[in-house]
Amino acid sequence: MKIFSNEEMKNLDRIAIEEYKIPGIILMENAGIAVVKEIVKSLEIKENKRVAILCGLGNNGGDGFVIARHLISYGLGVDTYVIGNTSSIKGDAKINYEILVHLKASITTIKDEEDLAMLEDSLEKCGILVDGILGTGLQRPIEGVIKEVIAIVNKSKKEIIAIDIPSGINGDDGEVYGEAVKANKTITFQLPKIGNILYPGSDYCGKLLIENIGIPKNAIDAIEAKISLITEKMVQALLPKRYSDTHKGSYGKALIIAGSFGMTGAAILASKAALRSGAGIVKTAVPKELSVIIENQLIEAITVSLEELWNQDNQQAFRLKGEDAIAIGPGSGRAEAFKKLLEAVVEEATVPVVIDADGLNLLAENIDILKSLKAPCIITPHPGEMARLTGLSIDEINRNRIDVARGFSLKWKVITLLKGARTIISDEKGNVYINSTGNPGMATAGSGDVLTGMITGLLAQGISPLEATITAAYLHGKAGDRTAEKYGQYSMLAGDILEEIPYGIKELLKF
Ligand SMILES: NC(=O)C1=CN([C@@H]2O[C@H](COP(=O)(O)OP(=O)(O)OC[C@H]3O[C@@H](n4cnc5c(N)ncnc54)[C@H](O)[C@@H]3O)[C@@H](O)[C@H]2O)[C@@H](O)CC1
Ligand SMILES: [K+]
Repeated sequence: MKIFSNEEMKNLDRIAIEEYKIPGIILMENAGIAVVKEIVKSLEIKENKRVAILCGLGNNGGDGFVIARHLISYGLGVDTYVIGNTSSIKGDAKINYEILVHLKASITTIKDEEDLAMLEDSLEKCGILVDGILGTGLQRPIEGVIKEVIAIVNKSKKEIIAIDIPSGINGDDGEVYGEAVKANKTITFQLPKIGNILYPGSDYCGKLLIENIGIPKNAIDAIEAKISLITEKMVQALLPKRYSDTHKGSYGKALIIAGSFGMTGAAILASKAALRSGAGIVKTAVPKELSVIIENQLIEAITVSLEELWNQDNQQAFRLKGEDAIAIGPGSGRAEAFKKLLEAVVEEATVPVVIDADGLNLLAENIDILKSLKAPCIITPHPGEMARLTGLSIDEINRNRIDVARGFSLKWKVITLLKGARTIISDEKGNVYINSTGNPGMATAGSGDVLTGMITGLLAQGISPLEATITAAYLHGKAGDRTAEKYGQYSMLAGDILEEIPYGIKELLKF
């Protein structure tokens, strides 16, 4: 599903209005009705059925006026508050405002301290507060009276329903602009905005609902959005199919080069995850002295020693035999010999390569090696690893996650999967995919090794590198969400996530 910036959304509205001749007021009516449906649902179980609607002077406020009119027509008690000077209301919002005036609806303007004190008292009398102060038109940090209104709303302890996006959240990046409404539910129109999806905006939205307001699909298709949300439907379509007349070779051979003394678990987790994701054969390459431990724990994979795979005195002896995908780095350590092996893999591999963990740390020491890639490459850094790869600070990365992932992909022609709350995936052309699954419980040792194994297992089955990365990110998060349900976010382990992969996949295949 596409995700839009404020500008793209404005453009979409313009196309709907100018090219498809759908009057803006119809879109506003549909938007209002979509929110009314949710308010009515919420009111069913509430004793206090009075609704307060807080409106700004733009079209977000206009939606609020539509909502007020419909609720009044249901015979409900509605108080509408306009923040600012009503003479500044224009266009469709003005038409809807004037209808309310003619209806003799309860409308109060909020302009100064005195009004604010009154507002605080009045909101006490309502069961639901509706936030129509600002939407995608947010242009500058919130201050003054609006800031105080938002503080009152957030303090109210009432159910808060936001129109389109909580006021104060920037639709372009999910950042709080000075102050923002903390909603329980947000109804966004037609397509999510970036700010509805990225954190902290996503938290401020509460439950997010995406409602159609009658913008034609052709109008949406006309906008070449560069950002998409990874949805269940998308992943269902991408999962490799299994056919009756097949054998293990049909599902590919994954090579996992991972583990070192003290970090054998990484190799085991990644290898098992590749198998659990459907790879036909998994070969795990570890330092020779670890092979007994690995074989004890990993009975379905084939173990090879690093020495067998690659002889550092004779680089020509680097042997890849019919692998369909390679992962390198989980728990590998940073020994010089391993760095050479990494470089050999990057230079010589002709099948997709996933580089993770220590592989990335070593890559950071000689990043130019990426220029010699022959095969598609996927890197899976967390912000700390990304900082080493780019020289940016972790803070800079976290504030610009989309731009950083996209910038790296465009520069080095690799697929970048940047971990964090809402994993970001960018392809080599700068198309960005945001993952919607996962939870903070997944920030636990070994969780990344599982993801790497999943990507590699899916790659081995022959889906494209981008498809494998998208599918793995979604399924990894889904397994993590199932694990959190079972064990709670505090206690869940990477091994538990691994065990939930099959059920996540089964759940997806049911539909
Ligand atoms: N045809 C359309 O454009 C539609 C728009 N819709 C609604 O309209 C919203 C967008 O409307 P607008 O573009 O009018 O914008 P908003 O209603 O979000 O903002 C209104 C005005 O507030 C001012 N403003 C910006 N930042 C401010 C700040 N920090 N403090 C005080 N004032 C500030 C700006 O001058 C802006 O034009 C959407 O979020 C959605 O709710 C829906 O009605 C559907 C149709
Ligand atoms: K809003």
